[in-house]
Amino acid sequence: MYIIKIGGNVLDKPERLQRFLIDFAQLSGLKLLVHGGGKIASTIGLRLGIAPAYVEGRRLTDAETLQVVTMVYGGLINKNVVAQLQALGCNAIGMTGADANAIPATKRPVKTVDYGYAGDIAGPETINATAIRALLSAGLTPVFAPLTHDGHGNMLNTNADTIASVLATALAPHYNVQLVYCFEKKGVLADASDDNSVISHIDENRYKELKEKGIVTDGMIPKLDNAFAALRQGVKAVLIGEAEGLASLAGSGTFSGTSITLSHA
Ligand SMILES: Nc1ncnc2c1ncn2[C@@H]1O[C@H](COP(=O)(O)OP(=O)(O)O)[C@@H](O)[C@H]1O
Ligand SMILES: CC(=O)N[C@@H](CCC(=O)OP(=O)(O)O)C(=O)O
Repeated sequence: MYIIKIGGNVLDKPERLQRFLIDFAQLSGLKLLVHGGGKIASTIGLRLGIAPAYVEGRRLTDAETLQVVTMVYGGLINKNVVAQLQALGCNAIGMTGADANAIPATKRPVKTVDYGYAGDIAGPETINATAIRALLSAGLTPVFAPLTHDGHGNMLNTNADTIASVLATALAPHYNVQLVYCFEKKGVLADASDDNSVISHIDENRYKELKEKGIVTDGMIPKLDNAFAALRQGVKAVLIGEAEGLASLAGSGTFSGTSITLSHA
């Protein structure tokens, strides 16, 4: 089955998003979508007078920001994506981690940084894989917002790349899982200023080197950490590439972005 993650720099561009959803709807077999939307949450937060703040790519989620992300991820983005998929003949069902207790989490403990209402997922064993499998068996396509819950009545904000990785890992014992991170670039680039410098394959040694040389930075670091975590725990394949690449995956089964493996094949 496919677990596809779509990033915030595509979600805020209606034409690119529509194209991506058309291709996603055409993927055959079981599939699940995880969406981000950090950029839209920041824009809407600013309109409400709430400035975004990040430490190492993770949003500081105070009580007001939690209200914004719950509305934006769980409402605006999730429901519009579901409605668009319905229009494309894909029977999607919108989910957060609270729905069906799909993704329980705990509020990140305060160490040097207080991330506020950021949710940490203990591990794939805490995911309600039974409920997700029931949805898939019923012919539904789950669409997950990047929200979890603490079991005490509070929603929590969790990075969408992490949610995709943990869901892929939790479902790996049951399906042949391929995890695909779709974003606005053609893949992991050797030169940030050259869109065509896609690195076709990255294993753990190459990743270390790319990080040391400062070629892989910012949001790409947690994305790759999540990719390797998934592979170490039974996910069959992880791909990173542009949203438009899903067309060839749906058609010929090929993908032109970056393929991630644990050791050199
Ligand atoms: N070597 C690299 N190749 C491609 N993108 C990179 C690289 N290093 C850093 N990045 C940054 O990582 C970002 C993707 O991470 P992130 O913003 O978390 O993605 P998403 O939109 O999927 O959540 C890109 O927009 C880019 O700015
Ligand atoms: C805790 C945390 O940082 N959560 C993320 C969730 C959204 C997300 O991951 O969106 P993208 O995939 O578009 O970056 C945030 O609020 O930005």
